[in-house]
Amino acid sequence: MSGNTIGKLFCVTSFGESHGPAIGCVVDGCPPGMELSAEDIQRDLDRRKPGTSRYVTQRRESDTVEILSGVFEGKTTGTPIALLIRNEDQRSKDYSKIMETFRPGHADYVYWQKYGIRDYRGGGRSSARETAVRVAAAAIARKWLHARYGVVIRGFMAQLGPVEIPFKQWDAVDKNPFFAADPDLVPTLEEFMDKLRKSGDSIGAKICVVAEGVPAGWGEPVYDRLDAEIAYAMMSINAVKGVEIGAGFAAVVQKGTEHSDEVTPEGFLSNNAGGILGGISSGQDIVVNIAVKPTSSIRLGRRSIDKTGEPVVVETHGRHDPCVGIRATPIGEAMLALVLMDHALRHRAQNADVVCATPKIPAKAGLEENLASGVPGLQSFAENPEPDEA
Ligand SMILES: C=C(O[C@@H]1CC(C(=O)O)=C[C@@H](OP(=O)(O)O)[C@H]1O)C(=O)O
Repeated sequence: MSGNTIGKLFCVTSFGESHGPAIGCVVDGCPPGMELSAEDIQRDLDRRKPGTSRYVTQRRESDTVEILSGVFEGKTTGTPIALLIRNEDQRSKDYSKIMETFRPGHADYVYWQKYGIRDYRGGGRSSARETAVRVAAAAIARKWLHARYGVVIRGFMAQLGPVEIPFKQWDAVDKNPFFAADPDLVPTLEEFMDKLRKSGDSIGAKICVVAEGVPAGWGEPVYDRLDAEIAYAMMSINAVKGVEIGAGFAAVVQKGTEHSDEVTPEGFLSNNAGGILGGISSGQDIVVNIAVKPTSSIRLGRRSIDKTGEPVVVETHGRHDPCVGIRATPIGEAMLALVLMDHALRHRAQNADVVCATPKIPAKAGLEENLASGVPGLQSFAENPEPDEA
């Protein structure tokens, strides 16, 4: 395997380059019989696609998905589902200047060292454009997880550069280009981004992704722990430099009496664990934060070298996101969905017959209050929607 496939039972293999004819993926292992249409997938793709506000890349891609296989008479057949998204707005001449040089902070240099050949147009395979196919594949996972278990996966931008964006309400998230959960902060974010764009620089961001309704028991005990695989999946997103589960690095200064989540018959009293204990889901919300680095393609001159090793100053012109984090919320949600889907199937395969006499600890209400008050321990905030089937 050469790093283009994720998952053991729900496997996604992605292909394509930013300026090639198309990008796509093959999703293998989806259970048969689930209704699936292109619209189910398009909804999620539309949340990630470029060109939707002045704060993101101006490349115009409709990101229209075509389902090429694995669906018959509107239902999944259990055979591989091939998804295709044609590239429509490549402007490769923007990249002629970096053909012979390496953008500082970009994958240009390491691709060249590793492969000895590089599709420099739009970053080729290293382009964040590839994340569209993850979102497409994950739309299938999200639909199945919701129908079968009532799992809901949502995310929001928790910080844009120095501006912290405390959680206020889910309703706000899809009503602004930042995926901010506090509508009152949107003007501040707009002002920050307008200034940044004028300066020609870029900025990082923090994204929080939450899965509600995950039953206790998904995950594995050692290397394939659920949190390990979530971290692996999140780190595979272009530009992600850090992952925290639950309290994350805040655990460093906590005492055991603060960190360990006490349990009552009514539910957990906090969620510092981020919904995962010993690598296995506890039934609480799974809470993941990711740090997204600032875009490396900026128009301000930066020192680098050319292919001969001579010093150069690289300026990157063209269409770039001044903050890749702005479009990262649907991508983080997608990666969480892919991991959960894989573990749901793996759990079924080994443990479907397990009967445990101890009642499941309920996931208590309180996510919104906990997020709003900045407490890292989060509880389920909404009643899980009724699953379609038991
Ligand atoms: C096209 C997308 O993002 C692209 C990601 C990207 C990069 O280097 O990662 C560079 C830009 O590509 P181009 O120069 O061809 O416009 C972005 O627009 C997308 O997300 O769909």
